[in-house]
Amino acid sequence: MRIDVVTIFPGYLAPLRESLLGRAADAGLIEVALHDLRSWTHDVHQTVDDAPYGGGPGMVMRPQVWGEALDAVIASDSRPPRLVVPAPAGRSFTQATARAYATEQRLVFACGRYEGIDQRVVDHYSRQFPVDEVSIGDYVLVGGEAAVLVIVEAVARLLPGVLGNPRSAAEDSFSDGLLEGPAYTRPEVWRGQAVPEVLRSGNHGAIARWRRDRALERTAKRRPDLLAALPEDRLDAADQAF
Ligand SMILES: Nc1cc(-c2ccc3cc[nH]c3c2)n[nH]1
Repeated sequence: MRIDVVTIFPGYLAPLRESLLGRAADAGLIEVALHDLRSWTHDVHQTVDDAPYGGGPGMVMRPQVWGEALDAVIASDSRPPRLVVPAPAGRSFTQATARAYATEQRLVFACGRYEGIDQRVVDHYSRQFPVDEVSIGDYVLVGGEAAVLVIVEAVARLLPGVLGNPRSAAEDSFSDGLLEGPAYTRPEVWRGQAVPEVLRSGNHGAIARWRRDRALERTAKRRPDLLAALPEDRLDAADQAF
């Protein structure tokens, strides 16, 4: 997968080259290219923003600069892109979105700042490519860069070969529609708290049932919306207690 990120703060995306993603990049599983939006300005001040039509606070990012940047970046690789624009008003980015993005050959991220990017940029590219405005949560950031770090990590970990243990991705929270339950490791007792007996029993059937119960219990308490959204056939008779 090729990932391009256009931003006025390329340094903010440097962590994409570290750890998990660094190994994936070294292994050729992911190709990450960072582009400074200001490279496509033509004035001495490298202006990327202007006052909003209709008035209001803050500034809006200029369509001309974004158009030249995205034209150049998209043309720099033959793989057809999905354009992803983080925005507070975007559709929610979920594990399902991450799974869908993990099947893409190429993702191009447009990181806004200020009050966002002139809407005509999204409208223009939506006529040629899939374009998603996505939100990573119901809170407001100062720009799209942090959201790109979150999205790229959630997507990259699903790519074959990126995670050391592929079963992790299959069994983590949200993968089966439930939150994952509590996890324990040695020592058996820590500050007077013992590991639940069943986990040391060696009875794999009982362990699976206990883990499912803890996941259902936690989901019912913390995210009843996820439980309500589960398809009927995903809950068996033993699950009905939640
Ligand atoms: N989920 C979420 C996205 C954002 C976001 C995304 C892009 C920009 C550009 C300027 N402010 C931004 C905020 N905040 N919260």
